[in-house]
Amino acid sequence: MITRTVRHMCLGTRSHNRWLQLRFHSTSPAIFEDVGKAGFIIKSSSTNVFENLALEDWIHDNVDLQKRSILYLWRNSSAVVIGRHQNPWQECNLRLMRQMGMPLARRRSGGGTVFHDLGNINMTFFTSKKKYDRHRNLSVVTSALKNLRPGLDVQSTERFDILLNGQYKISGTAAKLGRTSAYHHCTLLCSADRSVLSPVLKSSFQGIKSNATPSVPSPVKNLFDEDPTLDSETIMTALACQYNREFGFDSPVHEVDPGDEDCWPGIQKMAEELRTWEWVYGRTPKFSVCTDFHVHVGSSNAKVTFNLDIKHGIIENCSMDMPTEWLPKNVSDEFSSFLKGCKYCPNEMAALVAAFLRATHLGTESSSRMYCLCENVIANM
Ligand SMILES: Nc1ncnc2c1ncn2[C@@H]1O[C@H](COP(=O)(O)OC(=O)CCCC[C@@H]2CCSS2)[C@@H](O)[C@H]1O
Repeated sequence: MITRTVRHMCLGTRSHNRWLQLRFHSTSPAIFEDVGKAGFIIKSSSTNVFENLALEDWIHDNVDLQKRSILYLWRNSSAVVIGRHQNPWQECNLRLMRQMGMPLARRRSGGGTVFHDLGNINMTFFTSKKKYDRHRNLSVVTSALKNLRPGLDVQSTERFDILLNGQYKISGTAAKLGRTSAYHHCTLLCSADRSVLSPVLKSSFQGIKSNATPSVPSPVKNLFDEDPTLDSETIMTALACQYNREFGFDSPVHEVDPGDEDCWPGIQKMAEELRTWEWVYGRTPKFSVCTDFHVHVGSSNAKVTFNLDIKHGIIENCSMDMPTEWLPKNVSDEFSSFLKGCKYCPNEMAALVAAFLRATHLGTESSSRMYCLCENVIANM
C-alpha cells in the first residue's frame, strides 16, 4: 500500500487547504481527487498524545462525515489516557507518572483508562452517525489479524473488547457520538511495556468517593508475545487493507502531521486545551476524599482525619480533625479555610502552604507539625 504525505498534497496555504475544501466545498470533485473519495485512511506522524487526540477532535469538528468515512491510525509515546467522565486520582498512580514524566490525557470519549506507548496501536473509525458500527469496525481488526496469522485466536466481546485466546484483553473500545457524526476508537496491544502498564494503572490514593466512571480492569497480553514475528508496521498495513476491503474503499495510507497548523487550522489551540490542568483534572466529576493518616514530628505523633469535597478539581470544602494538643484548633481551622478554592494539585498546594506559613507566624514546633501535616495531604494529590 502506498503511503503518501497529505502535507505534500496540500498547496500549503490555508485558502487552498484540501481539508478545508473537504469541509466547505465538498461537492467539488475535480479539486479533491483522493479526498473526495468515500473512504480515506490517515496515519499520524506524531507520537504526542495531545497532538494525536487534537487531530481526532479536529476531524470530528471540521470534516463532513456524511459522505465519507475515515480510518485514523496513531501511536503515542508512553501516556495514560482516561475517559471523559473519569477521576484520574482514582484511576492511575499520579505520583509514579509524575516521577516518570509520563503525561496524563483526558479524551473526549467515555469509558475507562488505558496505557499507551509505541507498542500500542490506536485506531479511530470516523463515520456518519448512521454508519457507526463498532462490531463491523472490530471485525476489521480481527480479520486483519487473522489474515496475517490464521492461527491467532482473537475475538471481539459484547463489551467491544478484543480478547486473545478467549481470556486476555488486547483491545479496548470507546466512542463519541455527535448529532450527525461519530467516532469509535480502539487500542491494540502489540508490544506495550507491561511492567509499566500495571503500576501506572493502580491508584496510589485512598478514601476517594465519587460517581465517576470506573475502569474495568482485565488481564492483558501483548499480541507480539503470542507471535514475535509480527511488527507494528505490518499490523497497520493489514488494518488499512482490511478496512478498504470491508468497506469497499481503495485509499492509500496518507501520512499526516497533526502539528501542522496550515493543514489543520486551529489544531494547536485544540492540543493546548487538551493539555490544560482545567481539562485533564478540572473536568473530573465532583468527588470527596476522606482519609486518615498518622503524623510524626520528633517524639510526638497524632492521628489526623481529613475530609475534602472537590468540584472541577478545586477544593470546595475542607475539614480536618486531630488532637488539639498536637495543633491548636484555630490553626487547623484557619488552614482548612485557607485551602478552600485551591486546586487539588501538589504544586499549587505546596505554594499555598508556604504562603500560609509565611503569613501565620507559628512557633517552630507548630510550623514543623504543619509541614508534616501538609506533606501527608500533598502525598494524596
Ligand atoms: N492499551 C490497552 N489496550 C487494551 N487494554 C488495556 C490497555 N491499557 C490497559 N488496558 C486494560 O483495560 C482496562 C480498562 O478497560 P476499560 O474497558 O475500563 O476501558 C477501556 O478499555 C477504554 C478503551 C479506550 C480506547 C481509546 C482508544 C484511543 S484513545 S483510548 C485496564 O484496567 C487494563 O486492564
